[in-house]
Amino acid sequence: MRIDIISIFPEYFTPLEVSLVGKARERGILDIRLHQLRDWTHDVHKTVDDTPYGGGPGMVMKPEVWGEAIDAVIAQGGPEGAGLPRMIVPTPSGRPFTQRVALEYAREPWLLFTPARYEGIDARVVDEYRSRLRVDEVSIGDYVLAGGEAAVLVIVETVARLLPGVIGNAQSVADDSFAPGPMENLLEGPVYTKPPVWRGHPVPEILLSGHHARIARWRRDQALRRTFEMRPDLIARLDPESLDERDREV
Ligand SMILES: CN1CCN(Cc2ccc(Cn3ccc4ccc(-c5n[nH]c(N)c5C#N)cc43)cc2)CC1
Repeated sequence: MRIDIISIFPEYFTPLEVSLVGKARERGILDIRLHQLRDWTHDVHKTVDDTPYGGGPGMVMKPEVWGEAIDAVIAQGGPEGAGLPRMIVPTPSGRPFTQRVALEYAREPWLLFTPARYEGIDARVVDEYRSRLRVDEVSIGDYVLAGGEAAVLVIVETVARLLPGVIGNAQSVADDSFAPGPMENLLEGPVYTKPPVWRGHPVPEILLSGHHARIARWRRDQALRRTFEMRPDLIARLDPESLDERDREV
């Protein structure tokens, strides 16, 4: 997978050089390229923003600069056969970014991220590229960031761990909370490791029993309880067909 990121803060993406994403890049699973938006300005101050039409607080990012930057990245061409990139625009007014959306993105050969700052990008940029590319305006949550870079970090890491070969244990990804399937809309229950007793706190006996069916049942009970306690909104989304008799007793 090829990922291009255009930003006025390319240094914000240093975390993509380490850990899971960094290793995926070293192994050639991910090709991430960073671009400094200001490289497409033409004034001495490298201006990327201006006052909003219609008044109001803050500044808006100029369409000309973004247009030249996006055109240049597209012109570089992507992976063989990839065609044009899917453009992802983080915004507080976007559609929710979910695990389901991440799974969709993980199947794409080429993603182009355009994280903005200030009050966002002139709306004509999205209008322009919707006529040429698939453009997704997405939000990572109902809170307000100062810009889109943190959202890109979240999205890239979420997508990277879904790519074949990135996570050693593919089953772990398949068992993810929120992944489509039996765990969709269920939170993970508690996890434990050695020692069997720590400061007087024992590991639940069932986990030491070696009885896999009972352990699986206990883990599902814990997931249902945790979901009920922490995210009752998700319980409402559970498909009643996916619940067995025992689930209904939890
Ligand atoms: C007067 N009012 C008029 C409405 N604005 C709304 C507003 C506009 C921009 C910004 C800052 N910002 C700039 C680019 C950018 C991208 C993503 C996100 C973002 N925030 N939260 C998420 N889940 C995000 C994601 N993904 C924030 C961004 C903050 C708030 C406030 C002032």
